Amino acid sequence: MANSSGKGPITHVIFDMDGLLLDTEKYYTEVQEIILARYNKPFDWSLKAKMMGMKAIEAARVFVEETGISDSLTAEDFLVEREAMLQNLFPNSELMPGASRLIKHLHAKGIPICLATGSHRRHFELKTQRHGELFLLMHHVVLGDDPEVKQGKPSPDIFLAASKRFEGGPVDSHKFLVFEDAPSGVNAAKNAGMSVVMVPDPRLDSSYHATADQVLSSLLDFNPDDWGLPPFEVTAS
Ligand SMILES: O=P(O)(O)OC[C@H](O)CO
Ligand SMILES: [Mg+2]
Repeated sequence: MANSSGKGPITHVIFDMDGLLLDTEKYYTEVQEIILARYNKPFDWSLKAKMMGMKAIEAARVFVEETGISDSLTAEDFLVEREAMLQNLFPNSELMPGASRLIKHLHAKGIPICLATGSHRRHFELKTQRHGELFLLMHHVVLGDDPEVKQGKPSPDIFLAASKRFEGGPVDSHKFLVFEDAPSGVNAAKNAGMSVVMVPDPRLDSSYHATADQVLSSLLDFNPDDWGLPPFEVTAS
């Protein structure tokens, strides 16, 4: 049943990972600042906005081309250099505020949930190694190196692949709610015909908010009833 705001009915939920469930975007920012400093260039949020959410090689191409360093550093060499730093940082990954509460709530209420991340398998394992129990609540996980994900976000490939793998087979796109932090991810969800709640970093230019169906400062602010989803239990104070 749709709620009073006309959104929904939502029956299935897809979560992005980096920057949405896990506070990992800061690691990408940190190492990219270090690499660009060598070329006396700053890494700013206009470039960050174009890269975040993408598959690694796609983001790498944007990085070397947009910064004008592609004659000195190839996208492939950038990835090798970035990787050496990232693999030491990812095992420290922490959950974003409200992520655990929302995943546990939807799972407990029997709402089918899954993960759709541009991260490839090795990075997924490093980032989630401290959060295994929580990620096991996902019905399935679709990663950036999945054979069915031909193109990364903003292509709808990853969300369409995710929508086919629930019990009972494919589900209509309009029954999905996607949670995303990145402009490319919001566009991918809309390209898949899905509704999307955006939880952007406050440093992201607000012009990127317009495509999302709802924009929140934090997952803690999500109200399931806005989407016809089961409400959080009221806890006695
Ligand atoms: O935001 P995600 O989870 O799709 O991850 C994408 C990249 O790995 C990081 O921007
Ligand atoms: Mg993300």
